[in-house]
Amino acid sequence: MKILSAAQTRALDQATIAGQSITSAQLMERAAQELLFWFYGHYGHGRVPADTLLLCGPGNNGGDGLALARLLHGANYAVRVALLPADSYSADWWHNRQRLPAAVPAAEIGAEALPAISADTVVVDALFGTGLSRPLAGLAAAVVAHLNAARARVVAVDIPSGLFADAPQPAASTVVRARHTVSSGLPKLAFLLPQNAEFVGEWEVEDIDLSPQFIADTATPWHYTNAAAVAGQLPPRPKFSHKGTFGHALLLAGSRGKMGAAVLAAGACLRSGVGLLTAHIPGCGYDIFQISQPEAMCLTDAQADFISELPDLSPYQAVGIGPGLGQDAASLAVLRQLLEAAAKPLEKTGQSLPLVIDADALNLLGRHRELLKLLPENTVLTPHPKEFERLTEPARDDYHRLELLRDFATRYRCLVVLKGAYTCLATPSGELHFNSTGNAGMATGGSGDVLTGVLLALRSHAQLPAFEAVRLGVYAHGRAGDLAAAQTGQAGLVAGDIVRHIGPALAEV
Ligand SMILES: NC(=O)C1=CN([C@@H]2O[C@H](COP(=O)(O)OP(=O)(O)OC[C@H]3O[C@@H](n4cnc5c(N)ncnc54)[C@H](OP(=O)(O)O)[C@@H]3O)[C@@H](O)[C@H]2O)[C@@H](O)CC1
Ligand SMILES: Nc1ncnc2c1ncn2[C@@H]1O[C@H](COP(=O)(O)OP(=O)(O)O)[C@@H](O)[C@H]1O
Ligand SMILES: [K+]
Repeated sequence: MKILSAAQTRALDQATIAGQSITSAQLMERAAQELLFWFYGHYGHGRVPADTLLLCGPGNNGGDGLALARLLHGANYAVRVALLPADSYSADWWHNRQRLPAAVPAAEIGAEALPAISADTVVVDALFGTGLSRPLAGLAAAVVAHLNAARARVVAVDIPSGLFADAPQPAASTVVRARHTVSSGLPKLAFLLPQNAEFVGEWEVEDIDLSPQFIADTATPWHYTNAAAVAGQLPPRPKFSHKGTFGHALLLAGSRGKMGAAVLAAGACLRSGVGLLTAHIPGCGYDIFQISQPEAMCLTDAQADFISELPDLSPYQAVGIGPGLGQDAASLAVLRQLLEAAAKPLEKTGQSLPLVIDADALNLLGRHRELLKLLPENTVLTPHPKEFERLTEPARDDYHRLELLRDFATRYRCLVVLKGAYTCLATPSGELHFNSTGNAGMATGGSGDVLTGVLLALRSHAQLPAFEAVRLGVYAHGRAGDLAAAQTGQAGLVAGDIVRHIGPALAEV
């Protein structure tokens, strides 16, 4: 699914109106209908809130609010409307103002006449949407501050008022803190950034049948990976396939005290359809590894506590390095040798050996940035924000971090998986794909090691192109976390639960 800018979103509305020969008021009615359905779904018939207040601004966001007020009134909700005064109002605002039944109390907001809001009021925030042109000030800022102070249940229409859809927020700007955001058409970039979580709350997108042609024709670097984006991408396992069909992966992982990382990554790799897996581990991990992962083969290093040797790479279709690796100088030398060896094109494919680089291998790269130029094309790097910072520089805010991410992926022609709640995959061509699956239960040690294993398996798969493999792996990893959390609860989830649910998650896609 594409994510469009605020300007593109307005053009999309216009294209929909022109292409479907409808009026803008009809499109607004669609949006209001979807909002009504959201209320039905959320509150159900018969248990409507005692008091619903609609705060309406002067543009089409306010028009949505006025249309929704009429529909909620028709559905027997007790509604009140508070109107933000302005010099001018949009045409569809007027249309819906005139259609508002006289029985609905509607009052103009003033500095001395702020609407009464209690913690039990359900407030629909329809002050400003994608037409926000500057930070809130004056009466608009006052009413939002009043709303936020009331700690009411706020449902934002399209986007919390005061929040820019696709650009950084000026410091100390006033923004509605919504509990829910119900958006029309496509998700907004702002919803996916950690810095906006306190404003956006739980968000969802309602389908209002916007022009698919316009969306297809509009270029954007931002994408949202939902189920449809990965459906059918895992190649089928042919009837006469054998273990050689699905690739032989090599995992370089583990050190004393961190063998669990190697075990988790190996388990995830095996559960993600790899044909064969060999792990190269330090000597101290032999018993641990062989007992916990009998399906994997195991090579032990000459060193007991960390990895100091690079095995012969000729048997393998992909290599993963990093989980639990430690940062010993000998392991750094192994990483360097691996990068040098992997750069040479493989006889079979003519391409360089696929690599997945994680955890301490990333930290080593960060400390020895001269190695970055050795990264073979389409190498997969899976940093969390701190690891990414070590590879680049501290980000000023989430937008700046996305810029750094794009620059890094294009400069080094690699696939960078910036992990988080909406893990962002950056491609060598500068696209950013935000993942839709996963939950806060996965914020637990070892979840990232599991992701490395999944990606290693999918990069070993000869029929999966690099980008598709990584996008699918990130999606399936999050989905496995969601399936696991449904059983364990988020607090009870451990990384091993994600491993156990990768099979079902991959089967779903
Ligand atoms: N197009 C369609 O058919 C559909 C659109 N839809 C809905 O429309 C919304 C977009 O509507 P919109 O473009 O009218 O902009 P909106 O967000 O209401 O604000 C613009 C008004 O606010 C004003 N203003 C801006 N910033 C301000 C500030 N800081 N402080 C004070 N004033 C400020 C601005 O004034 P100006 O910038 O010109 O001074 C203008 O008057 C979209 O989010 C969705 O909800 C859906 O119904 C689907 C169909
Ligand atoms: N709040 C969250 N929502 C969704 N996914 C999350 C959340 N927190 C963490 N994750 C996922 O869990 C994984 C954590 O990886 P990482 O930070 O490397 O952990 P570790 O180093 O302990 O293995 C990432 O894939 C990340 O996307
Ligand atoms: K709004």
